[in-house]
Amino acid sequence: STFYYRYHTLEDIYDWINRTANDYPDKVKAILVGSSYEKRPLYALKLSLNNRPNKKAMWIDCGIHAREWISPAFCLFFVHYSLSFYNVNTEMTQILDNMDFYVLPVMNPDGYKYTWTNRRMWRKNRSPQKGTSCIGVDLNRNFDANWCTTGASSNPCDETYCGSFPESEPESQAVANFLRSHKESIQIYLSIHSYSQMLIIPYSCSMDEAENHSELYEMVKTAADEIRRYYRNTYTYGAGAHIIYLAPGGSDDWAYNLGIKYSFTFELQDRGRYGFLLPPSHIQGACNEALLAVKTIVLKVMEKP
Ligand SMILES: Nc1ncc(C[C@H](C[SeH])C(=O)O)cc1Cl
Ligand SMILES: [Zn+2]
Ligand SMILES: [Zn+2]
Ligand SMILES: [Zn+2]
Ligand SMILES: [Zn+2]
Repeated sequence: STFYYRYHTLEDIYDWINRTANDYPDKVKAILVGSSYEKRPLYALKLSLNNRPNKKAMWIDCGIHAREWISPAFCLFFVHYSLSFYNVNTEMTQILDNMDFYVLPVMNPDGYKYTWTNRRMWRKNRSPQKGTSCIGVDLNRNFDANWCTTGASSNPCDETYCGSFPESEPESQAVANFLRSHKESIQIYLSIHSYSQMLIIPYSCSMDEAENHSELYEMVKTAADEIRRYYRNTYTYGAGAHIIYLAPGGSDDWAYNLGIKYSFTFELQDRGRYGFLLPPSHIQGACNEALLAVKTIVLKVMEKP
């Protein structure tokens, strides 16, 4: 249906979450992982398409940055694709027989709403800060990974404001709490952003090399090669501090240090022509490219002894 090739309001996404959980009661469960500053629910959908016990799991969060609309669009697309192509597409069936998925479509609902009603280019959450009229924390600088060092700002008026302390925000705290309490089963972490077409591995918070760097590098290289092969599109890949910028407090670095050794951030389309304002006509291509990268990486993780 064309539903997945349009951007949706926050209300429509909440309706979609409830409808999807209701339509697939034995495969999909809506989990309330927390709430936003303005008390909106943070729902993650748990996809479990094969009731084999003790399956490993992958976490995918979308919409941490409000203006990156292609991100929630991908989470909706991914859930729809998984449910539609299970027992149809061989790779997807293999993956879903082995792996549960936790998909958080809108990690920053207050910010996302704000981009529809007030400022399209808003990035942060919407929590007020003491001693200033400036609003919002960059949730991807609020995690406890070299928190608020070079690459983040301690000025609440800046776009990369790190917050008053690590996990100071209800949204980042909710995700960190969920990952802490499910770290035994969650084997892969993925955070979806835009734009610049990059497949990012740890670390972004330091110039240090991740302990399994070569394994992670091989995964994102292969994924980028596949995207080039099937879609003729170019994604760059590598450690965040090397290919994008040194920046602390990111969710992927934090998840990696928690012990989720397969941790990634994707920056989806495009490379700047439309940027955050990617037209709806580009949603399908962007989602197909991201899906191919997810499948490539998950199949490689599943091959590991
Ligand atoms: N650990 C990280 N991983 C990815 C990024 C890039 C995103 C791209 Se919008 C950001 O700047 O928050 C930033 C950090 Cl701090
Ligand atoms: Zn809609
Ligand atoms: Zn649980
Ligand atoms: Zn982002
Ligand atoms: Zn970005």
